[in-house]
Amino acid sequence: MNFVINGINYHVDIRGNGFPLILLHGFTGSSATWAAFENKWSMHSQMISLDIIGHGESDSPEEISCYEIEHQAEVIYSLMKKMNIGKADILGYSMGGRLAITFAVKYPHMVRSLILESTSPGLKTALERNERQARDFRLCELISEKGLEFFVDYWEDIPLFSSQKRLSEQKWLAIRNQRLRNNPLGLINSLKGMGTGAQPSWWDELIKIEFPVLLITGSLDQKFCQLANEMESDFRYAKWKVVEACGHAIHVENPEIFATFVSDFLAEIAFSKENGEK
Ligand SMILES: C=C(O[C@H]1C=C[C@H](C(=O)CCC(=O)O)[C@@H](C(=O)O)[C@@H]1O)C(=O)O
Repeated sequence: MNFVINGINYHVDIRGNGFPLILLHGFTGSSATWAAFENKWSMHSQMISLDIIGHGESDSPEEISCYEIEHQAEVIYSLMKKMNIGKADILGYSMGGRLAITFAVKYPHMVRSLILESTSPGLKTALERNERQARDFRLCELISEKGLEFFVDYWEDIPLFSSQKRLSEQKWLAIRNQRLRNNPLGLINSLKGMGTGAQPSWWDELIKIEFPVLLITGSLDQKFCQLANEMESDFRYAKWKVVEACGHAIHVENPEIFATFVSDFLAEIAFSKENGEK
């Protein structure tokens, strides 16, 4: 299904019945990330998987401001309004997790729960943000000068994804081919507009979140385990789950455990809502 919001076309994959679950993929990903979970989640959730701007079948506009993370949170707001959805569970992986946190901070009344896989609320200081933007700008130059295939070769080889080298060739190729289906301009503008250094820090906003949060990281992903540990202390109602022997993309490396953690968390939320708990 396609939605036009502010003149930009967004592709949205919608499967299943039940309470709305908005699914937000990572950088170089797409809504296809979540298809594998249809059997597990579509019984209890209406899975609404967005191709985030510059990714998948959504547009890759030239204007960088379209990609700003607060603007993209507003897009999710508009999408929910167009679908007559008042409140949803929001699940985000990595870049999608940063967008999920942004949406939760801007539109808390529209969130029932938040599920965050390997992500962060941004960088705390302007110095960190500037340094990260410079790093991400060099990635943009790599994409524009060397092309998408060269960039994907580089990207899949960064230390953060080293544990993915253990994946079956079929799984590894599926991720690679899905990265290669993206638009180079979309990835460049995504880094410039909504990269980790481009967004505001939401660290001081986490304490204001009043709905349940599930944090999921892989034990091999030390950086994002540290971030999850800190976020667990800052959120009022957060649970942190660590999946052993997994890296950054738990949904790829151990989809069974990931799917079960999400389903169990959502079942708990639904039960507590049905029994009138806040
Ligand atoms: C390399 C770092 O940050 C990048 C890594 C993960 C994020 C992501 O969405 C990757 C998804 C994937 O390729 O599976 C990405 C983001 O949040 O935009 C970060 O740029 C790092 O060390 O922080």
